[in-house]
Amino acid sequence: MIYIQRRERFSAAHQLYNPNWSEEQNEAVFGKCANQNFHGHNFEMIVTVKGEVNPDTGFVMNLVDLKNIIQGKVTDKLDHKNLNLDVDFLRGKMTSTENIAIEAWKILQPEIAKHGVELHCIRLVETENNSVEYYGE
Ligand SMILES: Nc1nc2c(c(=O)[nH]1)N=C([C@H](O)[C@H](O)COP(=O)(O)OP(=O)(O)OP(=O)(O)O)CN2
Repeated sequence: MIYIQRRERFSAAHQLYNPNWSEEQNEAVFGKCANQNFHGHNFEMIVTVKGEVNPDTGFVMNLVDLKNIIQGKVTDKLDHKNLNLDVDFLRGKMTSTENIAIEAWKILQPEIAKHGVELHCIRLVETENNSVEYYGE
């Protein structure tokens, strides 16, 4: 078993705000991230796929195919978007780094499986200091 990775980048705006809470509670929990006029991040999404090396190609999976899947199914839909307003697969969800990674997994896992390999991890970096890793459970 060997692991391969593809990094994609996207820039997006969002707001962390729970409409079921008071202004005070939102401010207490989310602080500046609750700003009603949104704020932005330059995200990095690192997708790790695992499998065996195909002796004919030397590849687990062609990284160009992986790039096209991630861009076409996920990051093109996030780049230069407002995550709270513009993205169908985030509608009604808190746009935390965790939830973005989980929703990306739901989309990417079946697409990657079509190539006879397995999605292992989605790492989503929101800031230099804040990131999440999701392994599908
Ligand atoms: N569990 C989570 N916590 C937080 C998330 C998140 O997605 N999941 N997101 C945020 C903010 O959107 C954002 O990350 C701002 O956080 P902040 O700590 O201010 O980010 P920086 O790394 O830029 O700040 P430093 O002071 O340099 O660490 C908050 N929490």
